[in-house]
Amino acid sequence: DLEASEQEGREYIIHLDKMAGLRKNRAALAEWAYTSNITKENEEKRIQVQLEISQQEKLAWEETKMYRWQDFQDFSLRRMFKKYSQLGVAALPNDKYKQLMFSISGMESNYATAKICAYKNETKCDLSLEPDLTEIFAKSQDPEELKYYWVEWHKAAGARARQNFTEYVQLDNEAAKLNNFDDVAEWWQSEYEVPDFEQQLAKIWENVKPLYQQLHAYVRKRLRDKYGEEVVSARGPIPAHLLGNMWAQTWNNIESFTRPYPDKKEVDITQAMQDQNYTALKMFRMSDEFFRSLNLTAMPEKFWKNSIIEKPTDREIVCHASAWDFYDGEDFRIKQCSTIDYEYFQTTHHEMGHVQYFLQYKDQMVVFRDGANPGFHEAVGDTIALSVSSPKHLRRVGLTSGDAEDEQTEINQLYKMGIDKIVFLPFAYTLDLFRYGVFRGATTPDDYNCHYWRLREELQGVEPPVTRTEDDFDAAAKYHVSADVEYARYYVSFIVQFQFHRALCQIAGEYVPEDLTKKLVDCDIYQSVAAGNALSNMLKMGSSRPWPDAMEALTGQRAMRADGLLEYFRPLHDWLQAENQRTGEYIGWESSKIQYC
Ligand SMILES: C=C(C[SeH])C(=O)N1CCC[C@H]1C(=O)O
Ligand SMILES: [Zn+2]
Repeated sequence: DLEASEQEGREYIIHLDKMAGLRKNRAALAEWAYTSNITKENEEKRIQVQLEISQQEKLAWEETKMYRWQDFQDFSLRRMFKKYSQLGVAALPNDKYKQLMFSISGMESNYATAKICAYKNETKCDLSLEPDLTEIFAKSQDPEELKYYWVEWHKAAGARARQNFTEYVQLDNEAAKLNNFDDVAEWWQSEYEVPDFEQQLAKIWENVKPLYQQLHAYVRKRLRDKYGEEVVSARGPIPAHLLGNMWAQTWNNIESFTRPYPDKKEVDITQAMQDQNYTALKMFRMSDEFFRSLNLTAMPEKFWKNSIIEKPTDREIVCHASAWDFYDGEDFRIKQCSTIDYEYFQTTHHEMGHVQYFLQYKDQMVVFRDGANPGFHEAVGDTIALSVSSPKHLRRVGLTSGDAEDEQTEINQLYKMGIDKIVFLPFAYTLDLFRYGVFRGATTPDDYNCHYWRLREELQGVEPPVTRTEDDFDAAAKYHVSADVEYARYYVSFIVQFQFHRALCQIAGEYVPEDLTKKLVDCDIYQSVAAGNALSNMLKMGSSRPWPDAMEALTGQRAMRADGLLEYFRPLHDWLQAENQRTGEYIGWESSKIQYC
């Protein structure tokens, strides 16, 4: 009868979940071994382990299918069975599974090991993306030098991945169909458990676009003032290589010469960090201390022993920052190639946020040790970083001597946050709208680059520095495309982190609407145990409940909405509108004169 089979089901799933934990631990160790020492041998080992594990998962899946779990009374038990009844890429036959793993691994290792020759010095050809090209893009103000490195990187990391990517799309779509999805786009979106996910993304963009267009217009004017009309037009898209970042995804590196009130004191965190002899370890210690100040969990001993926080000199590794859960309740790691600057100070908090989430849900069933949705996992660290980057906190830790909080300083501060957070949204939106089209077959290999740049121009208002053709494949020059990492999670994160931040600031008594001494932009939840406990209550849930339940636990809202972000940036929006009116800057952009289709 149903009662007995539900009890049997419970015993079965508890055992299955334990086995799954051991499999995930083994898979993580093999992947760590490869990505922290990229060799052919470690790649073979990793793929061999992945293949063995996929076969074990297939056997377990056959057994799970035998339970009539849809009729079970217990919500959590039904939810666990539902998650285990989706096999994933392991549904592919062995030979195709291996081929898929090799095509992804080929793209990822090409990206991680790509070397570029130096500008005007073709004999020096050992420049990596991190730290070399990243530093050049942060500091150079020579359009020709930036153009050279932009083209070389997109050739080495983008064009070279085209073949592997085409194969990966084909095989990953086959796996999607074996999991009863039409394509990978539908599979990725199913992670958000709402029927209208893509419409929600579009709605949010509609709400944020006016603010973005104002910021885009203002920045284009400041860049035109600096580089001249020949380099930056008055009404066209902004050339992508002039925005301080290889992908133009955040523009924080051009703050120094574009900020609204240049005569206000320069808030150069990077310089202050270097003057104070910051080390990678100090950044991690400070981040850990912030989380502990909220009564959250300290990083365990193994974390400090096993993490890689600086680029090794004796081997090739995947430098792109990552946080790792080894699913044994005690082994958690971060791997990143830290440099001492504001950007990596932020990234450290971002990655520590992932580990804090791991720690908060480590006593959940293995199958629920995940973010409420992928965007939540990306939002934890960034939410803390919103407090850390407040003038109040930077003064507290001695990174700025800070100006009096006058209106101009506040606009400079909001501008600094805006060229990081607002400009990121159309970039993130583009990356997965592009891949949705690829997985659905609306974009074929003959159109990859044309469709990618059409979206970049339409949504982000940027253009490539030079003509592009289908010999290029610029999308893969971004880590997540070469590493098969879904990107809408960051779009969601950059929206919900402002909903989380606003809620935490109110709980901490740091933000009181209408109280000008308790503004959102000045909020720092540091040492607020009340805020920490509220955050912990949400994080502990992992993926055991649909994410609207988790969001409601912290914010009282059940939907992701742009109102948190728009409220935070309201003063900046008003200032930009007035400023663009004053200068008569054209809002928006006409079509690009660069040929890319
Ligand atoms: C830091 C990570 C690792 Se999850 C990352 O990939 N991020 C963090 C912000 C956006 C995105 C990127 O770098 O493109
Ligand atoms: Zn992340």
